[in-house]
Amino acid sequence: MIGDQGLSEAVALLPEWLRHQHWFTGARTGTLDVRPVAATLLHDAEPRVWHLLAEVTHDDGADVYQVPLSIHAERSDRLDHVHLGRTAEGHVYDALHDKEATAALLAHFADDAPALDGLRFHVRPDVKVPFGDQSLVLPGDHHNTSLAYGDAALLKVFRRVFPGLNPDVELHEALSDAGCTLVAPLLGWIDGDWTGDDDGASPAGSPTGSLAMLRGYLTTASDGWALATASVRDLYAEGDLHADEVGGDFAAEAYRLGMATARVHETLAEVLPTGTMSPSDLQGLADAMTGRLERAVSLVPELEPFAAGLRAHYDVLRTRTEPVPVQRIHGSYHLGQVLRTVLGWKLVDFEGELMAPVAERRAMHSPLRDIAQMLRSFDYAALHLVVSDHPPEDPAHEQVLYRAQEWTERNSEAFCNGYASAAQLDPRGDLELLAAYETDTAVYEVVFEARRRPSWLPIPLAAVERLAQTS
Ligand SMILES: Nc1ncnc2c1ncn2[C@@H]1O[C@H](COP(=O)(O)OP(=O)(O)O)[C@@H](O)[C@H]1O
Ligand SMILES: O=P(O)(O)O[C@H]1O[C@H](CO)[C@@H](O[C@H]2O[C@H](CO)[C@@H](O)[C@H](O)[C@H]2O)[C@H](O)[C@H]1O
Repeated sequence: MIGDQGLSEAVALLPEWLRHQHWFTGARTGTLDVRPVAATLLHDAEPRVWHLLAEVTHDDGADVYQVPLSIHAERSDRLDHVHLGRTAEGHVYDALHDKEATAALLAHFADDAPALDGLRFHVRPDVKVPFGDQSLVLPGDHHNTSLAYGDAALLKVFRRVFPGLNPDVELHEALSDAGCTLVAPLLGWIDGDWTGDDDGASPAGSPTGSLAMLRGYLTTASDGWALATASVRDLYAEGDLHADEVGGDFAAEAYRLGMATARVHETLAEVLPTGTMSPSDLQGLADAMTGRLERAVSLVPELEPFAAGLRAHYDVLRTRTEPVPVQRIHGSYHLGQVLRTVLGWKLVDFEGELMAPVAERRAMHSPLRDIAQMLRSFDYAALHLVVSDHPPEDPAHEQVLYRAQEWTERNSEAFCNGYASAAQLDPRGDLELLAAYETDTAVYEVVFEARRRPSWLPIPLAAVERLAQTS
């Protein structure tokens, strides 16, 4: 199949298109070399639909991406925004935006669908797949492409794929099996095989990995970031009122979010392996955090004046003698990863930190790591308007900054109270470890913002300054 002439011509269009896709995480400048590593014909009539996995070699390395393509004889206006170009066979489109193609994908979840070489579709028991519903791509700059089939199901198609089980599928399955209602139920998933090679740039042999995840659609969902920042906006609009006096107070939501987080952690600890970090593991953690700090300082020199103060938060871990419990956690937890529905908070996206190796993303950690990340997110929600609307030269800067701090403290406290009310553990019971994780997260955020959103860099830099002073 990989040798198909029409497909080869379509693949030649990929390098130029890929470098403009939000979800492409490789180096965008320089040459992109694209080599198909698996190709399956999903639909052999008009349009021809290819399920394609391609290894993309770029200036920073090589990764495998999932890029289904559809080829139409005639140009289609409705697909103009995802037009890759023209070949002798026809017009080539990103098939995930093409309703005819995505219907073909969903159809393969059916029991009686023909088996496909190298692609396996799994449906969980008693699940009704919404065959016949048209798909709509979820808007927004996401790392993957999620297709809503009516309001019944969401198929998250992983764009960058790795050998092995994706932690998003793994944790959704574990939580769904345990009857946890704080996540969207897992309905099914797709996995597949591709060819590696022996040049060391990609895995040798025939890797197998998760390709997509079908989960229940959470209707009525608003994401936590939108809700929290609306609350912050309400507060800043009210000249002299405190956070507990304005209409959009978020503290009750923060409390319930803390409870939901605790319950998910508790279930993960019940159904998946747990362990402890020994004093020597804590040394290793401090070493890893220190290494990340050093790399961050070399990339973002603004960190240098705070490095010693930040390192002190890691060094305390080296003096600890008590073991610390560890378990599977969310791994990349922030307000954009939680949805508020009429039935309460739901957690989404258990993929972990996307740029970390998959083994690291599946490693056990203290649940305090998730908590620290969410506390950083409260700080972001409070500060992002200060950065955009009330810069230091604005006469209102100091006053808004004070109110931002008040909002963060109120909601962080409420979140921790909610967590403690539902768990055996009060996150404030180990302030040293919490501060170490907060510091590690803020350092990560400095690098993230310097690369992706330089105008937001002052947000984590302010945290770094505060943390360096409190060590
Ligand atoms: N089950 C769901 N129902 C409704 N919306 C969802 C659901 N899961 C995720 N979303 C929305 O889709 C967005 C992207 O989902 P996510 O799993 O985070 O994918 P990505 O890794 O591509 O960012 C989320 O931020 C959320 O707004
Ligand atoms: O969405 P991902 O899990 O891939 O996380 C990455 O992008 C996040 C931004 O979308 C980034 O989060 C940072 O900004 C958020 C506001 O946009 C804020 O709520 C988070 O606290 C802050 O870390 C995340 O760091 C990055 O890994």
